[in-house]
Amino acid sequence: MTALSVNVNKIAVLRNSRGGDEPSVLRAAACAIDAGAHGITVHPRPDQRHIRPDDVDALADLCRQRDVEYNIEGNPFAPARGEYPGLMELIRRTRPAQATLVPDGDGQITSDHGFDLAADAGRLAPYVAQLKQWGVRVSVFMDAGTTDLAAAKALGIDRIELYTGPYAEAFAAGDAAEALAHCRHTAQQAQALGIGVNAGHDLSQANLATFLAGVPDVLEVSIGHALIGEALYDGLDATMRNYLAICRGA
Ligand SMILES: CC(=O)[C@@H](O)[C@H](O)COP(=O)(O)O
Ligand SMILES: NCC(=O)COP(=O)(O)O
Repeated sequence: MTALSVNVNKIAVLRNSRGGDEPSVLRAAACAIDAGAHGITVHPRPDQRHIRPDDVDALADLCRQRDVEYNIEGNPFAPARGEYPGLMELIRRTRPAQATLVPDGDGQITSDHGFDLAADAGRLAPYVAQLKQWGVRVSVFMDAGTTDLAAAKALGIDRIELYTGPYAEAFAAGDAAEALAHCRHTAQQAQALGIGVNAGHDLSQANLATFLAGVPDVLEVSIGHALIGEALYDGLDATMRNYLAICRGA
C-alpha cells in the first residue's frame, strides 16, 4: 500500500489569517492520524506564511507519540531569517523520519519544479550527508523526465519525490497519458537504481487512483491542498477514508 502523508500547511494558512490558535494545526494533524494517516508533512517557508517553527516542534512530538512518520520539506539553502531558523536547524532539533529537499525560492506561491542536480548536486552533498548522519531519510523533489537520476544515486539519497503538478494539470485538462508516462519512466529509472519513489503536488481524489495505477510502487504520497479543501465538504474523517481506499488500490 502507498503510504499517505497529510500535509497540514493549509490548516496553518487559515489559522494565520486571524491570529490565535484556531483552527489548530496540531488538532487537525491528530484527526488525520486518528483517521489512518501514515504520516504528517509540513513545508515551513522562510516567510512563515503557514507553518511556523513552533508548529514544526509540536508536530514532531505528536508524530513521535503517535508513531507515525514525520516529513519536513523545504530548501536547505534558504538561510535563517528572523524567527525562521532555517530548514536544517528545524530538522536538527526535531529529527523527522524524512526530509524532502525542495528548491523553492522565497517568493514562490508554491513548489513548481524539482532540483536540477547537474547544477546543485555539489551544493546539496554536505546537506545530504548531515541529514543521513542525523538518521533522517533523504528525499529530493524532482521533475518527471529528469535526466539526473545517476547524479541522485551518486548523491546517496534514499528517495525522490516526483513533482506531480504537471500530471495533475494534464489530468484536469483531460489528457494525462503523456505526463503519466513521464512519471512512470522516471519512477522506474529511479527504482532500477535502488532509489525509492514518493510523489506529491496537486494530487487529489480525482487524479490519485489513475496516478497510482500508472506509476508502480510509489512508496508515499504527500497531499495537502486538495485533501484539506475536500475535507471542508465531506469532513476530514470521510475524506481520509476515501484517500486511504485509493492508496490501498481498492
Ligand atoms: C513540495 C510540494 O509540492 C509541497 O510541499 C507543496 O509545495 C506545498 O507547499 P505549500 O503548501 O506552501 O504550497
Ligand atoms: N509534497 C507535496 C505536499 O506535501 C502537498 O502538496 P499539495 O497537495 O498541497 O499540492
